[in-house]
Amino acid sequence: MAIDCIKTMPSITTPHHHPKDQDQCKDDGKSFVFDAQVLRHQTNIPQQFIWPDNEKPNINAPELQVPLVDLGDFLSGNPVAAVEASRLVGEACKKHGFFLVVNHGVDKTLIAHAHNYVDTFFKLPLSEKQKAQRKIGESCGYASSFTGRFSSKLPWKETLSFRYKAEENSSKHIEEYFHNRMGEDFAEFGTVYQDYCEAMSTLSLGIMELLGMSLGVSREHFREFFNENDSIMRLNYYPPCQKPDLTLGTGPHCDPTSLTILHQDQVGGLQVFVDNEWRSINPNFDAFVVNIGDTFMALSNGIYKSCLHRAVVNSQTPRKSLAFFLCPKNDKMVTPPHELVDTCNPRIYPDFTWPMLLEFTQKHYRADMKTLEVFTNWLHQRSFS
Ligand SMILES: C=C1C[C@]23C[C@@]1(O)CC[C@H]2[C@@]12CC[C@H](O)[C@@](C)(C(=O)O1)[C@H]2[C@@H]3C(=O)O
Ligand SMILES: O=C(O)CCC(=O)C(=O)O
Ligand SMILES: [Fe+2]
Repeated sequence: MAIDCIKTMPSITTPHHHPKDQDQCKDDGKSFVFDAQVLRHQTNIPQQFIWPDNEKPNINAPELQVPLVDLGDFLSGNPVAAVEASRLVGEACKKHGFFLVVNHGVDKTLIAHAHNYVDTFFKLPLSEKQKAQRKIGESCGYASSFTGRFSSKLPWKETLSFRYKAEENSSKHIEEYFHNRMGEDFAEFGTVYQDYCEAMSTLSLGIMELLGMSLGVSREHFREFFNENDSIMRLNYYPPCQKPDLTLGTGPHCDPTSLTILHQDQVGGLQVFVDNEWRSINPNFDAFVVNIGDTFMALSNGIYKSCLHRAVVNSQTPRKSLAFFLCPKNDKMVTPPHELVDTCNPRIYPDFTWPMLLEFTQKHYRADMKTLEVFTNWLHQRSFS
């Protein structure tokens, strides 16, 4: 297999990020496959997975205390709980955009099943997993590391991603996807992730009410905006790595999407860059980690932050995380509500649609801490040329 990668646009410029800073593809025609069953035991780490010194991880980063937001009373309509929850969320989102939610109403058994099926899938032989292989240019399917997209600083992980569409009369397309790609044995697998995504979509709409309230916009505004959403579900599986201080499970990036709802297992590995240092978010099985993505940062006119984060690996235990990335429906214009724009707070980002930013991160720019800024410059340049 030839190594393919993001081909950066020659027109992308910013004072801090020149395309040369980006991972450039050297298509040397050599095939390379990330087979976790082999690599997890290897002490000689392939060069493509070794991160430069200034990006090497601190695997024992100090804990970041993020607010624990109790959604129980908020979702049942208690006005006092709503004020407290919205205050906590507002504070966290202005600073770094990360918080935890508990009493979220998602069935614990469903979460446990969703984790168990991650184990079931990723423990399959590579050839079985490859039945769901993600094709170049597609955002769904199985990817062993990102050997098909990047040629260096590869993440030490495997992923399985699928699209979740919440709209009227939407079909059970996740069930269909697994049935068609993996065969009848995977019917139950499809049902679990279909149910899980439906629960995540519902939870994300509740969180959107909270975000609307905390920004002083109506509770309905963002809920309606995302009511029909075209989201992405990703199962992350991080095999052990014999040199965890050289590699990264997920490289530093801000999520380009709107809102991420993450459930991590008990192993730990998620880190957030706050006040100029990496801090870890410790596992809590009862909680979802929620973070603001670039698209919501643009919707809030830059008031709420999309923050740099990454995942580290360890030498002993495989780690799993379930990430639901809430995204607007394709035709929705990402534009902040009028309440958030005035002469003191002029527009920071131009209007765009989610497919434009998605394409930018798939074809032109490897997501990092500057994605939204570089995308904005790129849109401006295009509109003037
Ligand atoms: C090592 C990496 C993982 C990542 C690609 C990256 O270089 C850093 C950005 C990560 C990110 C964020 C946006 C998307 O979710 C993603 C698929 C992408 O294109 O860039 C992920 C990749 C990942 O999750 O592994
Ligand atoms: O696995 C994790 O904890 C983080 C994963 C992540 O940041 C992502 O998939 O975008
Ligand atoms: Fe992320």
